[in-house]
Amino acid sequence: MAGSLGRLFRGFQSFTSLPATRAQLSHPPAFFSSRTMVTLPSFLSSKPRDFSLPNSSWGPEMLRLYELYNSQCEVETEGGEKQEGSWQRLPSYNRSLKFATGGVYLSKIIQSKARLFTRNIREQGAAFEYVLFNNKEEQRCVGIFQAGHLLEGPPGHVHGGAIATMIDTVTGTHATILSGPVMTANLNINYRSPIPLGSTVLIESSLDTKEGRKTFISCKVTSTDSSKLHTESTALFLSINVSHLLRGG
Ligand SMILES: CCCCC/C=C\C/C=C\C/C=C\C/C=C\CCCC(=O)SCCNC(=O)CCNC(=O)[C@H](O)C(C)(C)COP(=O)(O)OP(=O)(O)OC[C@H]1O[C@@H](n2cnc3c(N)ncnc32)[C@H](O)[C@@H]1OP(=O)(O)O
Repeated sequence: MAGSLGRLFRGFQSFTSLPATRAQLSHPPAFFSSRTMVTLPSFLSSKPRDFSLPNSSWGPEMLRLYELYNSQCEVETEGGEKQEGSWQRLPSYNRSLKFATGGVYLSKIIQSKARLFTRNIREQGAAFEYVLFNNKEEQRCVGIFQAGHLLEGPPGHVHGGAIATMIDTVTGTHATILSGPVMTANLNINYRSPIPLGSTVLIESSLDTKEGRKTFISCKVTSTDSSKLHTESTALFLSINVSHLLRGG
């Protein structure tokens, strides 16, 4: 099973090198044959829902930024040909592993019910609405995040834990793209100004350095015009062998 998880991560990494047109498909390509040990994760099985596509809860600012980055995923050459742009939209599904046969760590029941933390609320717009774009060349990843009413901390503003979750999600995804399977070892956050509930913010992740198993990343959360700094963060991700997770850490 560890081998299958490793392939899953490699699949995730190779997905980011697919042409933008394919990255925008609502049915992403399957990376593995049906003979792999695990049943394919939902994002590779039939009819997965891609949670990073616009829905009716997205406000004008969320949509504007989505269009801004999405329009840079594919560019037209002077000859009228379409080619891969500088950004790639990363699809997002609500399960990382659908089911694992012979899993030694989690029971099958738990695994079959497991959902990604940020994607487990049915009501659109109620909690984490976000989409991630990756720029491979610049080693940058951007999250566009609209914070729903269930994320309240201080009155009318977003809970610090929800902000930390989004920073971990953007930087963790970025580190996975850069380094393969990783876990967050350290996350430092300075909260500079509160984020109003319902607003849309930009979460920008950039690679600081890679040293052996360590991937150091910096992250900033700002207003969408970048004029207001909400949060600053640094994170350390350690590359892991996926068997680390199967042993229970
Ligand atoms: C997830 C699995 C499966 C499938 C997924 C499928 C698809 C995925 C696709 C995309 C995923 C993308 C994004 C995911 C979205 C969100 C991300 C969420 C991420 C998380 O939410 S993840 C949960 C929270 N996370 C933990 O639950 C970690 C608990 N923890 C441990 O599991 C260990 O602690 C570990 C592995 C971190 C290290 O353990 P270890 O034994 O491998 O390494 P060791 O301790 O030997 O350290 C080696 C060197 O790192 C230095 N070092 C270690 N820790 C340090 C620290 N904190 N600060 C500074 N330096 C540190 C040492 O000082 C030494 O340095 P030196 O070598 O220089 O001496």
